[in-house]
Amino acid sequence: MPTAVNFKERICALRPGDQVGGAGDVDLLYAFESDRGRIINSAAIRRLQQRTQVFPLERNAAVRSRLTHSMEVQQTGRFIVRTLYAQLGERAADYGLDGLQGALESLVEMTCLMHDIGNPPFGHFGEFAIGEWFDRALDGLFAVAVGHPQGNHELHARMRADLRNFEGNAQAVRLVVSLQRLRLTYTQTAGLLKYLRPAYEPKPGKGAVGAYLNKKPGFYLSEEGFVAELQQVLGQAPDTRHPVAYIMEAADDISYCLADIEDSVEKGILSVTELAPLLVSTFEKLQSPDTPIPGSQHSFRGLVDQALQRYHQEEINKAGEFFVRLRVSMIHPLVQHAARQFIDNIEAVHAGTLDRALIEDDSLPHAIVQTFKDVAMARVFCHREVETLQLQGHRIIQGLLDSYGALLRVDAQTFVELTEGNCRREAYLQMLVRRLPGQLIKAYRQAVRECDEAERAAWEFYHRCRLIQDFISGMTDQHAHDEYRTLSAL
Ligand SMILES: Nc1nc(=O)c2ncn([C@H]3C[C@H](O)[C@@H](CO)O3)c2[nH]1
Ligand SMILES: O=P(O)(O)OP(=O)(O)OP(=O)(O)O
Ligand SMILES: [Mg+2]
Repeated sequence: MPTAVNFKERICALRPGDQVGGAGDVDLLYAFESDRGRIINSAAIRRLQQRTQVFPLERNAAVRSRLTHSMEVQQTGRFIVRTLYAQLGERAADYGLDGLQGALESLVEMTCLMHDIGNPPFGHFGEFAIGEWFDRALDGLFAVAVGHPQGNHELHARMRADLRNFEGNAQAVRLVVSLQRLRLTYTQTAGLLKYLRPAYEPKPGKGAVGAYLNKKPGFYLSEEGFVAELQQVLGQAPDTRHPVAYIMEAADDISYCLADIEDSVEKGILSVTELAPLLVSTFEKLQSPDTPIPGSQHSFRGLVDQALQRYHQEEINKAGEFFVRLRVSMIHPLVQHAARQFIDNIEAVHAGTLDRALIEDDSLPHAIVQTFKDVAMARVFCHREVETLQLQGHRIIQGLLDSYGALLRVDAQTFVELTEGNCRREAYLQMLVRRLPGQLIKAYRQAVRECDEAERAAWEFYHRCRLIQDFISGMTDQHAHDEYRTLSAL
């Protein structure tokens, strides 16, 4: 049965700078293969290997970093696409999905691999620490740098709000588009736009239309023009998501919930024998643990019991065997559920208006994911060792901003001299500026060159603040830690 849904409209090979209808518009797989090369070879991906997933500054490489987590999300994303096609069968053509499996797999895989590249050192805590510092310091700094009574007050208010809302997903878009300048196809970049509002807009109230899709900032003022261009090229209405983003989100949810718990066991925070009954009792608060799970031969209790049996039978890698069993029996029903939700809501997913995650309903699969998240929240994130590390991460980020924030107190002319490396009267600041990556300074210069002349002072200061946020958020945990110690003479 033909429908109005045609996914071919949402997937094209065009890149920024290509002529519409030109060579770039031809071979999808070739274009997406090129995207893969650009992404996998980027420094931003490599930096994920030393960033926090759950445990900051972790030395045990068996515990997940952002990079190993992202590789797992990539695999889950690919599995969802394959399952989606298996479930659709001949119906793929009804939605214009025929002939697109390879392209969709590649798009989803690379979106998953990139999904956390904007996350700062120390995870959510790092994000929080950057926001907090700017929230405290920005108004004063802005007033000194820009505070003339004329000028576009609305724009200035937007800039300040934008800079107060540092957010990993918005930073990911900025990295790809403005900093690493990967020049990915519009379609590949579109999957990264997980949330839809600019960072300067307030969070909508609960129950408002699009409350979920606008839960967090999705992009910054600095990339606003690019986002509008992307939506126009892909025929996406403003305030809508690309379908690939829904799959990435589901793959992330499925992957991290079990992985966080496995890592906690690896670190000795939880034992398997303590965990198994805790999982069942936590699940019981959401759903009956004895109801059979669709797509599985087991109930939740059965699934956990079976994994525990393996644990007792195994002599050497006991916890490893427990988690292998649990993962194998969980992943199939969860992935099938994500694919089924995609199909059951295909019109809203295609339009990008589905205002929830694919795996977020009152189903048993959702209860499974939620159970693992609840156990992590109750037993892991608040563990003393984890909190100690988070407190240290917070101090490190704030300390680095205290040091580098001094660069926001000089006038524009002095800052330009500093970036040129010959400001002798500000010897201390000059040494700090020499430590900033040249690539970030170039991106700052270009942004200032291209800004609106009438609001030059405000834009210069905005981009200088962005530069500082880019620098700090682009560090690895280890680099931030070392740099903080160095500057504190510790
Ligand atoms: N250490 C730590 N403290 C938290 O409060 C916290 N909240 C979430 N997370 C982890 C879970 C997912 O892997 C990932 C995405 O939610 O981040 C946390 N990690
Ligand atoms: O993994 P993170 O830290 O990005 O956390 P998340 O739960 O995926 O949240 P978000 O919706 O901010 O990507
Ligand atoms: Mg995320």
